[in-house]
Amino acid sequence: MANRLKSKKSQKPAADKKLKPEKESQVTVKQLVKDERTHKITGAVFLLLAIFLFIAFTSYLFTWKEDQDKVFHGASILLPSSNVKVSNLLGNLGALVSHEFFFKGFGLASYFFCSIFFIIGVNLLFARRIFSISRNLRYVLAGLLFFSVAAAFVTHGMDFPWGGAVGDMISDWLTRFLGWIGTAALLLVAGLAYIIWRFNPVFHVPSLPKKEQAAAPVPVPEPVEPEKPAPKEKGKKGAKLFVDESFNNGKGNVLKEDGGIVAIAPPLEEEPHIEFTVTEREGSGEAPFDPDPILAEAEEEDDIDEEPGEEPPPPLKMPPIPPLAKTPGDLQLEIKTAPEPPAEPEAAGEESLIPENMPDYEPTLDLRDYKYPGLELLEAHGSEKIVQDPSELEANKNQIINTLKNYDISISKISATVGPTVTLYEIVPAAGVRISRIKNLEDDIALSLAALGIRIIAPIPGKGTIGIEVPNVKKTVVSMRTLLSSDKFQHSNFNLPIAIGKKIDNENFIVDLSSMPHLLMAGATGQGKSVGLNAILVSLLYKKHPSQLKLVLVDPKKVELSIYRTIEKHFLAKLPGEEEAIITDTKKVVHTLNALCIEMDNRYDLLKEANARNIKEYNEKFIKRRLNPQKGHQYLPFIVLVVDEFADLIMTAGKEIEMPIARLAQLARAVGIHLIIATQRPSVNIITGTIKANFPARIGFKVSSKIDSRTILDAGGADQLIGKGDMLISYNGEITRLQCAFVDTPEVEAITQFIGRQRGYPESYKLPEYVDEKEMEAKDFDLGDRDPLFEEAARLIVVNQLGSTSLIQRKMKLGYNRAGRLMDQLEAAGVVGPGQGSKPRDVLIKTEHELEHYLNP
Ligand SMILES: Nc1ncnc2c1ncn2[C@@H]1O[C@H](COP(=O)(O)OP(=O)(O)OP(=O)(O)O)[C@@H](O)[C@H]1O
Repeated sequence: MANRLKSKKSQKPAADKKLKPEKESQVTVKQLVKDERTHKITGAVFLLLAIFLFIAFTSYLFTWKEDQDKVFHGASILLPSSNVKVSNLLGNLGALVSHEFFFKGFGLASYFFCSIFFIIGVNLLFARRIFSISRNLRYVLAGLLFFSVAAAFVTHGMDFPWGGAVGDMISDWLTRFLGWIGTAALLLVAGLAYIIWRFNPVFHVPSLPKKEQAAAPVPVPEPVEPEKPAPKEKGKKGAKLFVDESFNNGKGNVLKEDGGIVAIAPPLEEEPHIEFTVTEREGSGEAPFDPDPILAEAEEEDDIDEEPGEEPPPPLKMPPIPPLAKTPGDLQLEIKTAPEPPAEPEAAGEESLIPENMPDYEPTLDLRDYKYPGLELLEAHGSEKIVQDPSELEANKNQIINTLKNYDISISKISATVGPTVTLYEIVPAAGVRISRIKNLEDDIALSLAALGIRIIAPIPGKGTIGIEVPNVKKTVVSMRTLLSSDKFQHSNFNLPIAIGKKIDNENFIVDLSSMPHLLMAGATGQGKSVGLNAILVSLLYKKHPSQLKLVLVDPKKVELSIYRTIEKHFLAKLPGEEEAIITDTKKVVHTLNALCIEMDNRYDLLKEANARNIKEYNEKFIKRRLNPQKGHQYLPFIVLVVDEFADLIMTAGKEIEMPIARLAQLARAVGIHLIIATQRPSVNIITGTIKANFPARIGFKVSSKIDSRTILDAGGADQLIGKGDMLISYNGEITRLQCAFVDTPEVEAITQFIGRQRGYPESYKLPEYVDEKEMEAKDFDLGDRDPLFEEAARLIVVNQLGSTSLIQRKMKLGYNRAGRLMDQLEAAGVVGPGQGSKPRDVLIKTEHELEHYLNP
């Protein structure tokens, strides 16, 4: 990938790694110095040196007396000809070196040399700045000086060289200069200062009894300079401060008692701190070793300190100071690993998918033997494990840093989250870099990164960081099986749970369609729209009983949804008298949409009568048997309308389609009718303002232009996707990138056949009849011609003894006009009395027997 090829600098370590033995002879000294292996060997030597000194020094503590006169011979005792024998555990060399360090140098403080060699050794060996060399070097130098002088002063006149020659010399001079007392006082203060500087201990002011404390006014603390050993004076001044324990590195902010934060200036000689989260990576995930920053670190501005046992420095509340020079190797990449996908439940989960038993009326008893499809019908498409390629991550990181550097944008932190299809690199720009600038440079940066599918999110909402999404070379298929077996789906109590896909952090994206409440999907052909639709439908089929859900499927292309024909008697709804359950003809689509509008109106009437605000409340009342089925009440299943190619419909029928869709989208939510509309062509004349306004949840698969992306999502980005189910979903005002779950056609077929083989309803769910007014007028309806449903309507009215048009409408699933005409005919035939305004008409025939006699004299 272009990313990998460009970064010259970043390639060096990798190139070094691959150095072949036969080419080693041509290696220059410079290359050798930079070679990672050279550094590791040097590191090992330093570690050995530290251990050698430690043993020699410790042995010297016990053997110095015996060895002293022998080591006075100097280096000659090291010669092979020398037959001097010393007692030091590390022989003549150990004795001589210890003597030089202790006697001629710094006495006991010489142990500091062990620590500095150890630190350098560890850093070089592990190719990481585990300890800060610059900081430790300063502690060691100051410590050498102080401890040798203090030791010499305290042990004045003793034989053992506690302070060494250096300590003795300075101590003597100080005593002459300040006298005994002066020197003692100076050393005491210096010792205290050293401890504060090194460890910044917390000084607790003895706390007052609680009541007094509450009553005491909170004095305003003054800024504290930790370099000057201030905490004591601070205490004296009575400024009651507590230092947050976690801010113990001498650079932390000081919290006021009331919780306010006082920013303190960093110590003068301390370098400014840049916040890094250095995360240990496993195995080959290690960043290529760039030795320069480690060796040259003493001169560098930033500081990484990960001493074991020492708390890592917490993020400063002060803005970080931008680094002087940032090379890609400087920044550690924090890889946020996604949680492992949960284990699949052992059984295929038929039981677990069955919703809880409902009391009283049980809608599922209609088809009591119905079995939910099991997970074994779904395939696991490859391994679900997200593949992290460390070299790819490193190359992309370097490319991003270098590209941004070209635009003078420096970074203080970079982390990576590896998702199924893309990796999100999250960047914290250095202080002073305005995010708007990066936003303006978005196109240029994307161009420089030159990888297909790059999307820049500046800033990531609610985070203040910048996101750069880069496609993975190796993508992971998210199988439907994983999503449906997840706890979140299995135990969801959503009305209409739909498992759409996985987010970048590997989290399953499972939402409730009923809360969306409708969904608009767009994407160029072949980008995963049909797979997306199938994923949604399959989710619903796995969680819903045929009595709870009905699907109205509109498929002008005639092929995509035909697979669902087999579940007609279970889940599909259609117009009365219609042959095909999957609607393909535009004229019939118009009828169906209008029939759905009538169904919606009828349902609203029912809700009104039942005093329920929505379908949930209504169904609850029905289940509790508080609504009388004799009065037309019934358990209302959710209805989901799926339109596969919306553009085709709008092109042929325009407003005739748009109007009922808009009406349903506006009003149908409360009565449990939800719409999913998909289109290949997301242009403004297809997805009009009216449609858009009523579809807050939208999905964009890859589209061909930024304009299309704006039309569907009100934002760019869908044009930069990589296809194959890579998508953006705008939901709850947020745009999220997802990898759509993959469910293949044979899987869907297996599911529909599994359902289709079971006992279903005698016929598919009947939508109300819609009669086109214009068609009716053309027919010139003759009142004398009785409606074919006349007898049925008469029986209904007589049985219920209720002369109500809406009863005919609901029970017989008829539109208002036809029901009205039937009522007129019943009146003319003397079955019911004249209309009485809003009250039901009187029923003039009192028994069924009487009616039979009347109808068949
Ligand atoms: N979520 C996914 N994961 C992996 N591959 C996918 C995914 N979605 C789609 N694909 C791949 O892309 C191909 C095309 O997908 P799909 O048929 O859904 O496209 P489409 O947008 O519906 O096209 P059209 O509009 O022409 O029907 C699939 O056959 C499959 O190989």
